[in-house]
Amino acid sequence: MFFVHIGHFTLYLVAFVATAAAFAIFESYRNRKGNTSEPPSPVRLPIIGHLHLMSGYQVPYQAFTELSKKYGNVFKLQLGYVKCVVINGHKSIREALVTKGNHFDSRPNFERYQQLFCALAFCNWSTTQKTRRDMLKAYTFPRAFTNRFYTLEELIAIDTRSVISSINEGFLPTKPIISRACANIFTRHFCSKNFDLADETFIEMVENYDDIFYEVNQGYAADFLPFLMPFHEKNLKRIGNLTHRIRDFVLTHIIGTRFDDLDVESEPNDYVDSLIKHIKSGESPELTWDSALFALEDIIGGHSAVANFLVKLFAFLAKEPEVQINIQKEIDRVLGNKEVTISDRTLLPYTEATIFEAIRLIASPIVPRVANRDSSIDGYQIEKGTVIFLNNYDLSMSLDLWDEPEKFKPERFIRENRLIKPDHFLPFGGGRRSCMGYKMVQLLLS
Ligand code: HEM
Repeated sequence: MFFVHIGHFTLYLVAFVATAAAFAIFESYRNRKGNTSEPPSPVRLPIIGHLHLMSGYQVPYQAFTELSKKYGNVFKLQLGYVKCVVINGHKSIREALVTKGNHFDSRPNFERYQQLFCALAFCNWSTTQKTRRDMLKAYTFPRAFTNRFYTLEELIAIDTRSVISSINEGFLPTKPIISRACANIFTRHFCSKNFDLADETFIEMVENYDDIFYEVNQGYAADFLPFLMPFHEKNLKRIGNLTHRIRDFVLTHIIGTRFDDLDVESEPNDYVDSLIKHIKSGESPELTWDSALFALEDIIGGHSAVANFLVKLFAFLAKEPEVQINIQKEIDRVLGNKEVTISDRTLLPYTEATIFEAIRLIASPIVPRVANRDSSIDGYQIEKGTVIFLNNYDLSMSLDLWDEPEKFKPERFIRENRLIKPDHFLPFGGGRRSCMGYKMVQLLLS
C-alpha cells in the first residue's frame, strides 16, 4: 500500500515536473524568435498593468530610470491596454533612432491626440510625411548667409528689441510678451504675416496655442485606459474648440485669398506658398488642403515650444548670477557694444553652451515611437505595434554620462574654448522623425 502510494506520488510528481518543464519550454520558445528574447518586465496588476509604477514621480521618465536599475536598459511595461517597451542607455536609444530608425518611425495613436492638430508630430511615417518634412526644411533649417537666413535674422532682431523695451518699461509678467514676440517671428517667417503684438485676436491665438501646448505635454491615464476618456470629455471639448478658433484665425488672418491668388509658376516666398503650390500643381504625393492647414498650424505652434523654453531658460539664469556674468563678459569681449544677432552665434560658445545646458536640464521627452514591424533592440524582441519610450531623461541626467548632472554648468559643453555636443546628448531625438525645429530653436534662443 505504501509503495502504491509512493508510486502515485512519484507519478504525480513526474507529471507535475513534466508539465512545468513543457510550460517553461513553451514560454522560452514563445519568448525566443531567432536569437532574441522578450525584454524583462515587472509583475503586473490586472487592468492597469504597470501604470501604478508611474505614481510618485514628477515625470514618468524618472520612473523609467528607476526601473532600469532593476530590469536593465530594455524592459517591457503594460500600461493599461497599451503594450510598451522602455529603452534606456545611449547605445540602445541610438539603435532605435538611427540604426533601426525605419523600424520605429510610427507614432502612438492616442485618441486624445486626434483631437489636437498634431499632423506633423503624431502621424505615422509615410511619403506624405517625408514630403511635408522636405518642404519644411528650407524654412526650419535656413542655410547660413542666404537671403532667407538674413531675413530671419532681421525679424528676430526686431521682435527681440520689442521684448527688451517692454521688459525695460517694467511690463510684467514677461511670458506673454515673449510668447507674442515668438509667435510673430513664426507667422512672419513661415507665412509672411506681421501682427501688432497688442492685437486682441492675435493675443487670443497665442493664448490658445499655449493652452494646447500644455495639453499635448500632459500624460493621462486615459491615454492607456480609454474607458476613462469620458471623464475628460469636457476638457477635450474645450481643447477641440481652441483648435477650431486657431483654424478660423489661420484662414481669416493668414491665408485670406492666398490660395486662389497664388501663381503656381512663381517661386514660393514662404511655407504657405510651398504648401499651396504643391496642392494646386497636383504634385505627388497628394496633399489635401485640410492636412496642409494642419501642418501649417503645427509649425506655427512651434513658437509655444520656444517661448516656454525661453521662460525656463530665464528662470535658470535668475538662479545663476555667475552664468549671467560670464555671458555678459563673453558678449562684451567678442562684440563690444554691437547688438547680438544670430550670425554671431558661433563666436559665443559660452552663451550657446548655456542654451545647451538648459535644454539638457529640461530634458523634454522624445515623442514616443511605435514599432511598425517585428524587430529587436539590444537583442530583445520587440513586437509590431509596441509603443516605444526612449528615455531621454536618463541620457540627460545619468551620473555615468555627466559630472554632477543636477547642476547648471554650461562649461561642460566647452573644450578649448569651442562648443562640443557629446554623442549622448539627444534633446531633439534623431533619425527620420527628429525634431524639425531644432535649428530654429538654436537661432531664436541665441
Ligand atoms: C526647445 C524646444 C524644442 C525641443 C526640446 C524639441 C524636441 C523635440 C523632440 C525630442 C522631438 C521628437 C523627435 C524624435 O521622435 O526623434 C520633436 C519633434 C518635432 N519637433 Fe521639436 N522641439 C523643440 C522645438 C520645436 C520647434 C520650435 C519646432 C517648429 C519649428 C519643432 C517641430 C517639431 C516637429 C514638426 C516634430 C515632429 C517631427 C516628426 O515626427 O517627423 N520643435 N521635437
